[in-house]
Amino acid sequence: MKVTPTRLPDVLILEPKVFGDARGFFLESFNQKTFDAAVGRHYEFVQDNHSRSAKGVLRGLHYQVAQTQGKLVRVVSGAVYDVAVDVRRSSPTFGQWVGVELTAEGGKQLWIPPGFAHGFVVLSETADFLYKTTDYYAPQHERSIAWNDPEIGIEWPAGLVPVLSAKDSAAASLREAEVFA
Ligand SMILES: Cc1cn([C@H]2C[C@H](O)[C@@H](COP(=O)(O)OP(=O)(O)O[C@H]3O[C@@H](C)C(=O)[C@@H](O)[C@H]3O)O2)c(=O)[nH]c1=O
Repeated sequence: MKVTPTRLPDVLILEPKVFGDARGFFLESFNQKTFDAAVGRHYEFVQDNHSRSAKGVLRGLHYQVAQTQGKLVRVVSGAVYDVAVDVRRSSPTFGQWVGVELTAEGGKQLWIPPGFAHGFVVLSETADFLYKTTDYYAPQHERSIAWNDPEIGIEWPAGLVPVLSAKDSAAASLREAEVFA
């Protein structure tokens, strides 16, 4: 597996080895040992999620303040622009973001450790988005930060008019939000 650092030290791009042949391809979408070696410690994953969204749908920026979730995300149909934001106040990269295009063909995965807010926008007609989480969904602990908070300044794809959930339309700014110490 190829491991590529991003400008946020703990956020990593992981690319499993693809074995192509006359039948198609094979890849290990998750291997605990390989993953642990890539991120340098052991994480237990307890939930697998799958969402499908139409073009322009933007989900995020989400995180849980307790039962914090690390997320290993990938796309199995279509394309998204995926973003992680460091929401650990004591971190030297607090409030900074990184964005990576994830496509079904490209096979890139993004590892977003606990302590980061996460969101994505769909670039293709539809996209199927799969992710593993290191803790369970806990809506009472979930927080949402506005996708367009000027203080974070995420450079989303040009011309984006996002389709948002009611929850995400009412999201807090980073300044107002409950973040990690
Ligand atoms: C995330 C989640 C949602 N749900 C339910 C609650 C709700 O009725 C419905 C849709 O929930 P949401 O609107 O929160 O779904 P969504 O906006 O897709 O939320 C997700 O966004 C991305 C960016 C993330 O990073 C994820 O962690 C998660 O927060 O699914 C679960 O049952 N389990 C879950 O783990």
